[in-house]
Amino acid sequence: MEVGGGVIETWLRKHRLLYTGATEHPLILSIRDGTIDFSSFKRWLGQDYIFVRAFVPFSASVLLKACKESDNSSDMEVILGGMASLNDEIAWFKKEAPKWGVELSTIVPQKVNQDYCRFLESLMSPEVEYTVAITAFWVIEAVYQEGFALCLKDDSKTPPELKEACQRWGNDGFGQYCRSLQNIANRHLGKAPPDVVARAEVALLQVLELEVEFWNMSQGKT
Ligand SMILES: Cc1ncc(CN)c(N)n1
Repeated sequence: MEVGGGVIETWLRKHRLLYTGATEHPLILSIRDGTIDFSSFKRWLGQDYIFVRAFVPFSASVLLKACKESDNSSDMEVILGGMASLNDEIAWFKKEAPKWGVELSTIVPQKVNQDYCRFLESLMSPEVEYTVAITAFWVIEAVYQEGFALCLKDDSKTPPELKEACQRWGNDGFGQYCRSLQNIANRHLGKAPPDVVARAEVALLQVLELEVEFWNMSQGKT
């Protein structure tokens, strides 16, 4: 099924406010408007490096679930492609941090980041169904894609030194990857029993709340 009339689109309509709270967070809007306080960007950079490192084993667990539970072998290829770009992401953080005077080896994860990483760990349990895990995986990637894509629009005033960061998640290729993940999640949600669908919706909401808190934390507001 193509992205369009699936369970995810229903949820995006139902939870629109929370979704846009994550994708159009004031920190993202301040990048787009060119009014960002660079100390927020630096805080985000250090904390997100830690998050991305925790996201790698979670991605591996989603890949493992896809291999065991999916009826479609292309799921594995899409997730594997995402893992390859995580490798580039880690290299990018390591290259970017010294430009901003951020020493990655000394970064201490803040509470929100710890909570988020613990949440990812909870989803890695073999008891968590693939449908639930792939839904969470999709939304984690999608909120970054949508948010950073906003900062690349023609009328945006994104500072030149932040363009590369926005390009990393806001580019069209990453957008296509997110749509592929959305299609996979929709396909599995469409045939999952109601209790699994309900758990996937809860996971989606937890991700959105954590994403908003992650941006707040980056602004020094938690
Ligand atoms: C907090 C957060 N959420 C999502 C992404 C995109 N992988 C990220 N790097 N960091």
